[in-house]
Amino acid sequence: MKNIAIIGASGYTGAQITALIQAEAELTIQGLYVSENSLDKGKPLSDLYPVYQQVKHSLQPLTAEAKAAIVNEADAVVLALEHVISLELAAYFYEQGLAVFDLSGAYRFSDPAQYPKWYGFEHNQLATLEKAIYGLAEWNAEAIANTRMIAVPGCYPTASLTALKPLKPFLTDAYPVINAVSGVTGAGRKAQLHTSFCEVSLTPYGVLGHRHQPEIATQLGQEVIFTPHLGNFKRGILATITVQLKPGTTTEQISEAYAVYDNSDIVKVMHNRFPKVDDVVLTPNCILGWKYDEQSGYLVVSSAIDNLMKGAASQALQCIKIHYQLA
Ligand SMILES: NC(=O)C1=CN([C@@H]2O[C@H](COP(=O)(O)OP(=O)(O)OC[C@H]3O[C@@H](n4cnc5c(N)ncnc54)[C@H](OP(=O)(O)O)[C@@H]3O)[C@@H](O)[C@H]2O)C=CC1
Ligand SMILES: CC(=O)N[C@@H](CCC(=O)OP(=O)(O)O)C(=O)O
Repeated sequence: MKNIAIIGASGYTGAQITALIQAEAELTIQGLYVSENSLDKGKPLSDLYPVYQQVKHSLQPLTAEAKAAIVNEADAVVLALEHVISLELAAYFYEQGLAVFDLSGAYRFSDPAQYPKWYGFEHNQLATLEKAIYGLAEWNAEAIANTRMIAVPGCYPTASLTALKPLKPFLTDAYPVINAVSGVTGAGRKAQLHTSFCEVSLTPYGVLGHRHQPEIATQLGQEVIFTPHLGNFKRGILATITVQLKPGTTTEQISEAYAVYDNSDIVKVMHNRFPKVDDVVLTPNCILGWKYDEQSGYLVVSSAIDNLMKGAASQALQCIKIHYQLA
């Protein structure tokens, strides 16, 4: 039995992973935490989210005493926090000997020079950063099993990399072009004008400057063009990727490359059929659909995930299970 503390548990990803952990026979919840001055401290999580009524824990303020109790009682922490808050807390708990599953982007780049540009802070926890590995569950299982500091990937990178990594041997210098649409929960729970009901209308954002572009490029080992869009739905991401492959690449070779997911319970691959967001919402799954034109060498692949599940919470749970070798 592994005892897990969840920090940032009142947020969208924190509440989601709390519900997932609650349902696991071999995991227990050490506690659910919010900031010291949170308006939600003391409230049962199920008051905020009646849909998670099976969770009986209340939200506790993350005081110095609470941190000490986590270190004494928990095996691992899940951090579902803003990047800059995770930066400090991940290093603190890692140094205390706990396993850290960080949903933020604070440890996803191994190169500290990336953080001022993409996250607006200097990375000041270099010893912990050196230990961190990227928790793309289908591709990094060995590192996830052997490391206590796991940077769970971003939602768009999860959708994009799951589609693109099998194609790596066939890529040329031509940049894959990724157009992705996310539901509004991708922006988190706190009130912001651009995510309010009357403001949301399908539109691109972060054009040629979103922090997930370098995350995808680093993990793929190939530059990409990445354009996210905000859509007027709650959950889910659909990333549609267009890429020209090496001359002579055959449809059969691509089928063989995607066979890497044949034994996966989570990634499903379809040829000449395409997924819808609703096919994956509230599930841990990623559904890929691809079509290839041998003559032009162009391939189009769509990748659908639930941003709060495979894009965050259920991928973190995959990492926890791989790390602790749970079924
Ligand atoms: N939403 C998504 O689809 C995805 C999000 N992520 C990443 O996951 C992380 C969490 O995102 P999300 O769940 O959307 O965020 P939310 O804004 O919904 O939740 C943030 C949580 O952090 C808590 N919090 C804020 N400050 C502190 C603090 N100092 N100490 C303890 N708790 C604190 C908040 O509660 P309170 O303010 O009341 O204290 C709240 O529980 C982010 O880094 C995000 O980038 C990753 C993949 C997908
Ligand atoms: C719709 C929306 O706003 N989505 C978020 C991505 C959420 C996520 O996965 O991101 P990180 O963990 O990398 O922050 C954004 O574009 O910033």
